[in-house]
Amino acid sequence: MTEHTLTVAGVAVDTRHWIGGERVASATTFPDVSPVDGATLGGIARGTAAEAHAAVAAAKAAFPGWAATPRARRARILHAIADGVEKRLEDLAIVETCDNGALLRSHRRGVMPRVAHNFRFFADWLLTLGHDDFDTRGHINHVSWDPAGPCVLITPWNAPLMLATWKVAPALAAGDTVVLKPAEWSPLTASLLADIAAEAGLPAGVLNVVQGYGSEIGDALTSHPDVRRISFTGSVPTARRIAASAAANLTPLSLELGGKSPLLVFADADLDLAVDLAVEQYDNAGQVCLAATRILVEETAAEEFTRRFTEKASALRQGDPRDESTDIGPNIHERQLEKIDGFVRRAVAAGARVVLGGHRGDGHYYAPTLLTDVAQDSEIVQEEVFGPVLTLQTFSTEDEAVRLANDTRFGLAATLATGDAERAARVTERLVAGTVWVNCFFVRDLRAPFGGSRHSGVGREGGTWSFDFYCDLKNTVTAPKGFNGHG
Ligand SMILES: NC(=O)C1=CN([C@@H]2O[C@H](COP(=O)(O)OP(=O)(O)OC[C@H]3O[C@@H](n4cnc5c(N)ncnc54)[C@H](O)[C@@H]3O)[C@@H](O)[C@H]2O)C=CC1
Ligand SMILES: O=C(O)/C=C/C=C(\O)C(=O)O
Repeated sequence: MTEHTLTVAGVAVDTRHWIGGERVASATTFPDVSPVDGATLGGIARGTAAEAHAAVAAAKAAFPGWAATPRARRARILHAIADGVEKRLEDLAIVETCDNGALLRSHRRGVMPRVAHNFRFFADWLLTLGHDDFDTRGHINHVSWDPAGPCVLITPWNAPLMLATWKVAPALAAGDTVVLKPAEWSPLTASLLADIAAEAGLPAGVLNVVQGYGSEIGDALTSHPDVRRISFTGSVPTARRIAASAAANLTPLSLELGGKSPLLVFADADLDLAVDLAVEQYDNAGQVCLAATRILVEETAAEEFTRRFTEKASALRQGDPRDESTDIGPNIHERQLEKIDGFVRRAVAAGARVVLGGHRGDGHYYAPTLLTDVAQDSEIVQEEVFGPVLTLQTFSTEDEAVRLANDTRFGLAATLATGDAERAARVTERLVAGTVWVNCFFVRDLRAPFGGSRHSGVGREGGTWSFDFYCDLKNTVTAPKGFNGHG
C-alpha cells in the first residue's frame, strides 16, 4: 500500500496512471465520489497534457513489437487477461458498484463475466479473419487485417469496464496499442484492468491508462498526430468536440452515442410481456444508452398497460446497490441528478402529467418516473435524460407508431411488443435503429453489429465490424505462376 492506493470494500486500487508499464503520478488529484452514499473514495491522478502525451508515446513505442507478435500469441495473452478478470471477478464487481452505483448482483452475474467474454471473443474472432481468399481470372486476392497503430479509447461511466473492454479487447487483438481514458466519475476498474493485463503478460506500453477530466486531457489525446484510431462512447456534444479535434489529423473515429429509443406496444401484444419490457428500462437507474425511454402504446391498450405498468414499477425496490434485493440503485453524480430533475421539472411545467415518481429521493437516488401528456416536439421526448425517466404516448395506427418512433435525431435501438409476426417485420423495416428487439430486450451477442444511426453514432462495434475499425485492411493480388504480365 502506498499513498497512491485507495481501498474500496477491502480491495486496493492504484490511483495513478499506468504508462509504459509503470505507475505515474500527477501533481494533483481529483476526488472520486461513490454514488452509493456520497463518500469520497479517494483522490485520483488528475492527468495533464504531459501525461496524455507520455501515454501516446508509450503506445507508439510499444506498437512495432506488439503488431509483430503472432496472432496466436496475442490471442493467448487476451485469454490470460480474461482468466485474470474471472479470478478477480468479486473485486471488480464490488469496486465497480461502489464507484458507479450499478447493482452488485448485475456486476457479479452479468457484467463482469461479459468483460471476460469480451477478451475471449475478440481473441478468437481475430483468428477467423483473412482466410477467405478469392480468385480474379487466376489471380489470388488475399485480404490482410494489419494493425493500425496507437488507439485512444475514451469511455463513459454507466458501464465502465464493460464498455471499455468492448474497445480494448478488439484493439489489442488487432495488434494495436491502447491509451484508455476512463470517465472521471468511475475511474477505478480501468486501473485494476491495467494490473490484470500486466499480470497476464501484456508487454509494457501496449495498454496505457490515463486518468483525469476529459475537458483537461481529452484534446491532448484526440489531437495527437501519432494516434491512428479514436473510439468514443458518450454524449453527442463531447463527440462533436472529439471529431473536431481529430479532424486535423483525419484520425478515423468510432462513435457510440446516446439514444431516445422507442418501445412500441401494439394492442395484439402479450401485455404482461410488454409491461415487463417497459419496467426493464429502469435498469441501471436508466443510465443505459439503449434504454427504450419512449413508450408508445396503441390507444386501445393504453389504459390497461398503464395500470399494469404502474403496479409493477411501484413494486421495484430502490436502495443500496450492494444489496441483493435492490432493483434500482443510485444515479452516478449530483450533477447528473440535477440534470435529470431539471428535465422532469421542465416537462411538468410544459404540461406533462406525472403518473409515477417525478422527484428525487434521498442522496443520489431518483424515483422511477413515468410521464404522460407529453408533446412529440417537447424536450422530454426529444432529448436523452439518462436517468429513470420514461414517457408514455399513444398511437392509433401503425403508420403513426412508426412516425413517432422515428421522430427524434437519434437511431440507436427500438423494441416492439406485438403478437403479429408480419406486423413486426413490416414495422422493423421502417424503423431507423441500429438494433431492433422484437418481444425481447437487451439480448446481446458480440457477433452482431452494435451502434446507431443519425446522432446515435458513427460506425459499428462487434465481430468483424470492430476489426474493420481497428485494422488497416490491405488487399494483395498475386498473379498465377508463369503469368506474363498480360491479364
Ligand atoms: N453510453 C452513452 O451513451 C453515454 C451517454 N451519456 C450522455 O451524456 C450526458 C452527459 O454525461 P457526461 O459524463 O458529461 O458525458 P461525456 O460524453 O462528456 O463523457 C464521456 C467521456 O468523455 C470524456 N470527455 C469529456 N470531454 C472530453 C473531451 N473534450 N475530449 C475527450 N474526451 C472527453 C469524459 O472524460 C468521459 O470519459 C449524459 O447525461 C448522457 O445523456 C453519458 C455517458 C454515456
Ligand atoms: O451492454 C451492452 O451490450 C451495451 C451497453 C451499452 C450501453 O449501456 C451504453 O453505451 O450506454
